[in-house]
Amino acid sequence: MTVTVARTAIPEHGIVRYASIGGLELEAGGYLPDVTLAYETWGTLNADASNAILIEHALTGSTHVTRGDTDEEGWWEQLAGPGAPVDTDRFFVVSINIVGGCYGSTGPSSPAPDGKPWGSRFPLVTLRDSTVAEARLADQLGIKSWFAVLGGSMGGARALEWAVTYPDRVQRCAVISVGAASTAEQIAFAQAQTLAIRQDPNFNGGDYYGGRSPEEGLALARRIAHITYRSATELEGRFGREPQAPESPLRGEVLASRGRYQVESYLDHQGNKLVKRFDANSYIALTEALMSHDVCRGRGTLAETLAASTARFFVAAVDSDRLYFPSQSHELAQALPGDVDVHLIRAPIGHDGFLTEIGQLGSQLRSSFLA
Ligand SMILES: CC(=O)SCCNC(=O)CCNC(=O)[C@H](O)C(C)(C)COP(=O)(O)OP(=O)(O)OC[C@H]1O[C@@H](n2cnc3c(N)ncnc32)[C@H](O)[C@@H]1OP(=O)(O)O
Ligand SMILES: N[C@@H](CCO)C(=O)O
Repeated sequence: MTVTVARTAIPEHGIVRYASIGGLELEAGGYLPDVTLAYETWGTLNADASNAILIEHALTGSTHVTRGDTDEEGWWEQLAGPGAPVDTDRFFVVSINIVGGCYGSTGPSSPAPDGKPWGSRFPLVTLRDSTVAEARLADQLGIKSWFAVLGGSMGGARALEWAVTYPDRVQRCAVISVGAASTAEQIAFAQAQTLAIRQDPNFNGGDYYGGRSPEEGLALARRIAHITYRSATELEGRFGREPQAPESPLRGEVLASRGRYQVESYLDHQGNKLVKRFDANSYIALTEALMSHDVCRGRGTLAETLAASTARFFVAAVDSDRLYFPSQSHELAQALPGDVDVHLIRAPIGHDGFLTEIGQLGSQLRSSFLA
């Protein structure tokens, strides 16, 4: 479905809408015809379209940043909304499901031109490709230049790509909990996750739709990922060596009947929870899109690359993040033109602090970035 409405006819707040943005020639050589982007909006676009903010979701996020007409809580609920730091009484807020995802945009589970799911045929879509797709949606919405683009983790990588790919379309850019490129270690963790899915007997090379899904593999991928999202200190303080009562990790006649430690049960829960809301092929597609993250690719040094952007930057990191180290945010900030500080989110839990410490993040954004 093509969005053909005039700007003034965007009345819904918090309802998923769909835009057809045409075919996409992809960086890696593939082609996606007739791409759909799912998006939500909150607030009202002003007459000169100067109050638009794009919020980019992370790996398994959706367009649902905050409540709108629906009662369903969003993943950055306290950050965006009426009177919130991203004030929807002032700003027109847009969130777009990334290409390859499973929250409404074209992804591996979407029908290919032959009517069957893309499955194993889905191409590599880099974060840069997604930015190009999103710029077409911005055109359709009548947004020439974003007041701000912001996101955390993969959302931060998407925001950074926007600021560099379209320097004249991004006035402010918030890059939270991510560096300028995925590091070797981040790629290594990602490969273990994608292999967990690919080695599930139900994966069938990616063509499992209509049959059994590779749920075990996806749950294992999430367990691996979730360990990296939380700090050792948090896991130790929260679970220690406690058993998941009434199970006992030191009882069981054979290894297979051993009871679990609490932390194992916790990771099982995180894995099983994701399986209920996410498609395994999308998990691979987005994980590999994040592996592709390198804002400098084909552009020169980091300083040369960032010099192309005229945006005002906000860089933040969680002090205990062991996946996207604060040092990577410092490296990014130091390469930016001008004096850019790194706002440290103080949280013991690790990477996921960008989702849980909304109070700190919100006040930093409000005072120094969105004022
Ligand atoms: C920016 C984005 O787009 S990301 C999109 C949103 N992200 C997600 O939803 C990712 C999945 N969720 C998470 O990663 C986390 O829930 C966060 C980061 C959102 C919130 O973190 P926290 O509030 O610290 O939640 P936490 O990680 O402790 O998980 C709590 C869950 O673990 C369960 N749990 C805790 N201990 C145990 C245990 N011993 N055994 C089993 N389950 C347990 C709780 O019952 C709770 O279950 P529920 O989520 O089904 O209610
Ligand atoms: N917890 C986040 C990933 C960490 O950036 C998500 O599920 O999207």
